[in-house]
Amino acid sequence: MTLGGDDWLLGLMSGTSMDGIDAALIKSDGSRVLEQGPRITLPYDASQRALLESVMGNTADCQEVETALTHWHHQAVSSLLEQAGLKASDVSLIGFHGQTTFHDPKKAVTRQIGDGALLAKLCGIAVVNDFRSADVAAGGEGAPLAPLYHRALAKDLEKPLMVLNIGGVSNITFLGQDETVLACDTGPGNGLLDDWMMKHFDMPMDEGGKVAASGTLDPLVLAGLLDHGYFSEAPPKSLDRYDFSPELVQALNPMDGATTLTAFTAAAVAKVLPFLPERPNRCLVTGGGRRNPFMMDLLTRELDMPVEPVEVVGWDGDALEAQAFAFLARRSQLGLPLSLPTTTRVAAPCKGGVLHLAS
Ligand SMILES: Nc1ncnc2c1ncn2[C@@H]1O[C@H](COP(=O)(O)OP(=O)(O)OP(=O)(O)O)[C@@H](O)[C@H]1O
Ligand SMILES: CC(=O)N[C@H]1[C@@H]2OC[C@@H](O2)[C@@H](O)[C@@H]1O[C@H](C)C(=O)O
Repeated sequence: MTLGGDDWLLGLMSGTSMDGIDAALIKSDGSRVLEQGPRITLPYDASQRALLESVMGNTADCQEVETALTHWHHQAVSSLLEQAGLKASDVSLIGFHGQTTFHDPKKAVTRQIGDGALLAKLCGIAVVNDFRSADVAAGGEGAPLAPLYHRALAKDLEKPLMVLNIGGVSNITFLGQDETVLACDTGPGNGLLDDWMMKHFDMPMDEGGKVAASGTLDPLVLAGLLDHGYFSEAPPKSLDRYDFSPELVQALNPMDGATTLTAFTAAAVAKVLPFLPERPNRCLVTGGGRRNPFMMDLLTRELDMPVEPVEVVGWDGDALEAQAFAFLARRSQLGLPLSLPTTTRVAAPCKGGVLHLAS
């Protein structure tokens, strides 16, 4: 295993949207991002998604699902290596996030399923997994963990800026002119909206934000949704995908519900602005939500700053989270911290991850 940064690292992310597995290759010495390589997404079909949904909110043993999930990740690794024209021996480390099934840092519990030892054996590549437990055990939120990767990527960009990830849940990283890194989950991402779309339109998402764009915002319902204690808590703070309930939206018609839920995501991001040490000069958006122009317009209005997809600075918004866990795997291997007091509220910079050798 080399540590120099000229070797490939492979990151795997199965996010809270449960739309599939993102797999991406990078080269990194644990501080800098030296190269961004190919990436793929292996979408989940309805039965895979249903299997994952069956263990959501669960802390009990679910070995069958965990084993299945690990085999799907092996498929993602094989497909990515094939596409990249690489062999297993070309990759020194896999960062395997797994699937979060439960997250309640206040009770010091976070759970990502995924069998690291099995994946290492199947792939013939060393694997780091269980990235969040050490932080939670040390009193941190265990999330978000992408901020140190955002900092590395944005090394040469003008600050202050804000990186916003809109996945199932939304999270931001604020990067200040004085090297400050402040992070938190802001509120829902696409999760509530995806569930609404499935319930009312039998569609997995509001593609292009078309449905939401054709409805009418209900300001009273939006105000009710925003009347939640989470928004008055200072960062760092984190969420479980199911911490917000769509209860208040139920009375709305399907189109107005989609509009109001999209507005909720955007307005929730704006609620973090008063807690930032300075006003960011731009917001770079990663994750699936950046493909929703209606959501991007609402964000621009709410944040009152340029809101652009991360592609404008040459990053890949479909690969970023998977890349982050490749980067964090390298940091874990080097014994570098994965989180800081300002990213997860942990008392001191915290190392993490568990290494599984290939043999
Ligand atoms: N073309 C599109 N139009 C609208 N929404 C989209 C589009 N493409 C993706 N999305 C939204 O993005 C979601 C997937 O986002 P992403 O892959 O970033 O989530 P994730 O990695 O599961 O989440 P998390 O960051 O919470 O771990 C989809 O479920 C959908 O709601
Ligand atoms: C517990 C957990 O899995 N949290 C995820 C989730 O998805 C988005 C947001 O909530 C973020 O806190 C985190 O993922 C990203 C990759 C992170 O750790 O930075």
